[in-house]
Amino acid sequence: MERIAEAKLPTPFAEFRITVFKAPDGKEHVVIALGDLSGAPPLIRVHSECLTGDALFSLRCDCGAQLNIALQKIAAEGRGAVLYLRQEGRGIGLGNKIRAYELQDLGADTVEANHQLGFPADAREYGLAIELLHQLGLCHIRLMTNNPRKLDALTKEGIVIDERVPIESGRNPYNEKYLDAKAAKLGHLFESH
Ligand SMILES: Nc1nc2c(ncn2[C@@H]2O[C@H](COP(=O)(O)OP(=O)(O)OP(=O)(O)O)[C@@H](O)[C@H]2O)c(=O)[nH]1
Ligand SMILES: [Zn+2]
Repeated sequence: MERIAEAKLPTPFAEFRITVFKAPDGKEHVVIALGDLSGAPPLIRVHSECLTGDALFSLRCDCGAQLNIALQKIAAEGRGAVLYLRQEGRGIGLGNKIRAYELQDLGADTVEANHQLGFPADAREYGLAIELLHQLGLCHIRLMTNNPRKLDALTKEGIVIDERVPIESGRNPYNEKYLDAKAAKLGHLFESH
């Protein structure tokens, strides 16, 4: 992963630093960080790109709300980072995610739709996150997630998760079924449900 550039990123929450890294396949991944990350394990969010949820206000998922909360929590602590991985659509890409949405409009759930398109339920690769954490010099973190596969993937590669910080937000009538399918089929840990 090649470090390309770093600059200030003022937001409504805090003035972050944005750093861009380029992977060998040419994809550009992003770290949005605040404060000094050395010392006590910082709050970290490993976030997968969701153009529709993160930027276009979609209510089909909870990504935008989660990103918002993650940045707010980091701002409140004065330190931490979001690793923004360009793995749109759980790794299948934007066009395929919208194909999966078409199938969901016809009655499939999020996992069935991926399978009908010939993809695994989750095609993401967390090697990218591991590499970014190494580049940031982090092996002890407090991870904001509800996803046990993400916890396992990082732990297996030697990252110590000192605390899992649940990140529950954004449930609405449009994403109820989606969130229920994530809990039932992908093992997401929703405590309030
Ligand atoms: N293929 C597919 N991808 C989706 C769908 N809805 C959201 N996504 C993608 O799923 C990714 C987010 O994954 P989630 O499962 O919501 O969350 P997570 O990162 O695994 O877990 P948390 O850390 O708990 O948020 C983003 O890349 C979204 O673009 C869908 O119906 N189909
Ligand atoms: Zn989303």
